[in-house]
Amino acid sequence: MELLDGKKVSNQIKEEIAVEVSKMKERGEKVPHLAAIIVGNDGASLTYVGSKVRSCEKVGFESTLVKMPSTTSELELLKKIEELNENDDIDGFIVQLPLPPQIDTQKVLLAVDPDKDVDGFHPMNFGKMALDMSTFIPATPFGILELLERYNVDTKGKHTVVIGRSHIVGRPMSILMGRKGWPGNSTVTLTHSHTKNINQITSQADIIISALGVPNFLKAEMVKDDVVVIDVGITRVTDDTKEKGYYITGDVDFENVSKKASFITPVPGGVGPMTIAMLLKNTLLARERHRGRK
Ligand SMILES: Nc1nc2c(c(=O)[nH]1)N[C@@H](CN(C=O)c1ccc(C(=O)N[C@@H](CCC(=O)O)C(=O)O)cc1)CN2
Repeated sequence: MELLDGKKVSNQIKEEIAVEVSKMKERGEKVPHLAAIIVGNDGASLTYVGSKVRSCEKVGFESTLVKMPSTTSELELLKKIEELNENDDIDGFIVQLPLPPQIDTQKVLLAVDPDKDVDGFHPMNFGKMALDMSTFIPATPFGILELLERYNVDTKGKHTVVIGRSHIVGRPMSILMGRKGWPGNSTVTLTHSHTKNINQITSQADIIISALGVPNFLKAEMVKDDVVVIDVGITRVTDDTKEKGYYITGDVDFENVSKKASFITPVPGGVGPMTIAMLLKNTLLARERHRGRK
């Protein structure tokens, strides 16, 4: 079994990006600028945006964090998005999800200028991705592709089973794994809460990408030998004996599934850190596209 070490690879990617940023500085060019909007005080979301801002500092990007209270109205958020759309200094921005219930997430994602949509969530960018056109690929799926590529995992003609059909991970992942090229050229089955006999389906999978958010969902008896397992589920389980008051676990019974797997991602330290590295990569891409502008 080989560990797909997202922490290590994400650090390599950040070093590669830092080199690119140094070259930009040497040429006297503007460095990439990422902005992040967070609405409310959700602990996990605050951790993730904090990590995005620190990563920007690490690679030499400029960053702007916009914190809005949990009572923010949809209109107030849309106005802020319009400001960022019009601010030529900002290359890309994200709206941290999930949003409070009074805000319609789809309306918000539609309001982001597709040219600055470094999360790749706007329908225009999602459509381009599905049509194999150059675009911003959502950071988590992009990170999974990068891990498969850097560890030379064979995907051609393999049966990939994706568990979960979220717009952020499962749905785009099912499209990307079936695309022409590598990593891709897979035969994909997208499973969800209404799927029957899921054990039978996962047992036939060469590659399993689980993005369900149910701790220990994928058990050893549900997978075949030499399976490749990508665990995208990140759940915080309250535990007062831990320093932070919680521990993090994935969808996969790692201890037992890892004994059968050829490759497997850990949680923490697998797909999560890759998400942030690939967001930086998309922001670098946005800057390169905006080069003529400033
Ligand atoms: N606008 C967006 N919102 C959300 C996205 C996204 O890509 N764009 N994805 C997730 C959250 N997310 C990034 O925003 C994210 C999740 C997890 C990690 C990570 O590094 N996890 C660590 C564990 C850290 C912890 O929870 O304490 C790990 O797996 O090792 C990074 C980013 C939903 N929202």
